[in-house]
Amino acid sequence: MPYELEKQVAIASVIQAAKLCVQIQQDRLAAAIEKPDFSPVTIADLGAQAIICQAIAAAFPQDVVVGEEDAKLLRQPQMSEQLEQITAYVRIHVSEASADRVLDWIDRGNGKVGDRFWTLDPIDGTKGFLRGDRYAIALALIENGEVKLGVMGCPTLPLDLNQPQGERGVLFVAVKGQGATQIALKTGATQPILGARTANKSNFRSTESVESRHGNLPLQRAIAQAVGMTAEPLSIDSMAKYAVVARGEAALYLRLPWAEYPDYRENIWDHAAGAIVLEEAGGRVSDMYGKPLEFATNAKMLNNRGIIASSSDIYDAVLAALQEKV
Ligand SMILES: Nc1ncnc2c1ncn2[C@@H]1O[C@H](COP(=O)(O)OS(=O)(=O)O)[C@@H](OP(=O)(O)O)[C@H]1O
Ligand SMILES: [Mg+2]
Ligand SMILES: [Mg+2]
Ligand SMILES: [Mg+2]
Repeated sequence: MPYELEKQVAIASVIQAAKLCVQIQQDRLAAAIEKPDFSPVTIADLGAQAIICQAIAAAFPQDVVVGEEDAKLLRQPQMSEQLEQITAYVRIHVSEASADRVLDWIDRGNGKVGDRFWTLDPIDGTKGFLRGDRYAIALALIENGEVKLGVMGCPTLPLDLNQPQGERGVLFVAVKGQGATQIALKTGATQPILGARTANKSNFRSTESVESRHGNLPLQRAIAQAVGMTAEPLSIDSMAKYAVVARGEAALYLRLPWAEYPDYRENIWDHAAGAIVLEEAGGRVSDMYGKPLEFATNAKMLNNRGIIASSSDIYDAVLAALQEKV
């Protein structure tokens, strides 16, 4: 099967990164370090990026990674304690880890988009991670402008949202043309997901960010209502929103920009893995104007604004409702 080795390397490294995140949270070491843009990062984001970039380098030495994080902050002398902590957690999974190697592995994520590259969000929903809520470790392979493989680890997401107290911890895997699957992190139990072809009565609701700065919630709700959704939206951090639509637990994920942030552009690593999981589960994804998402132009999706991700049958109605309001 095409992309089999890539898939195995991605799955194994995302599982290791997920374990690292869970361990750091259990050890109560998940604390926000402020980045120059004032957004938070933690030792878990950096450790997860080190593990995954190391695995890609070992299996595919020529491959480029476009990752969210870099080691600039961590290279500063006042960060030596955090660097030691990260190195110790990474060493649990990669025996040859040293402080210098960890810094270099993290900086392997400084690549540029091209004909073939990976994009990595070591923790999507860092604010969710810090709150103890949902987050995702998201890795995707992009070739010739198309997402070919997406793996998304969601350590705190229930296997079934209708059983919120049930088992948690899921991995989503999708390969172009090969479908999407959900793997239970605890047991390895695997099942195909195809829940995004048609909306139904029980999932006729939208899902949106917890952080109100990340999306124009009033406009998103107005569009959901315009297509007939009356149920309360489901607030979930991170790209797990795509997975929830893919599983058929919600029918719509809208991410619409605020007029106050006209220059905000989405990052490819915030969407690539989620988008292929949803499409392979039968759903549709585009920007708010119906344009395909451009994953290989730049790390920022310069030519796209907003996101529509939905079950296939309601996509056209959502797009039409949106064009009426914007
Ligand atoms: N202003 C603004 N507008 C839109 N998006 C933004 C904005 N600021 C941040 N981000 C990105 O949002 C990513 C988190 O995604 P979510 O909003 O789905 O999760 S959350 O509910 O905020 O936790 C988050 O990803 P991580 O940094 O990986 O957590 C950011 O890339
Ligand atoms: Mg971030
Ligand atoms: Mg993100
Ligand atoms: Mg992140």
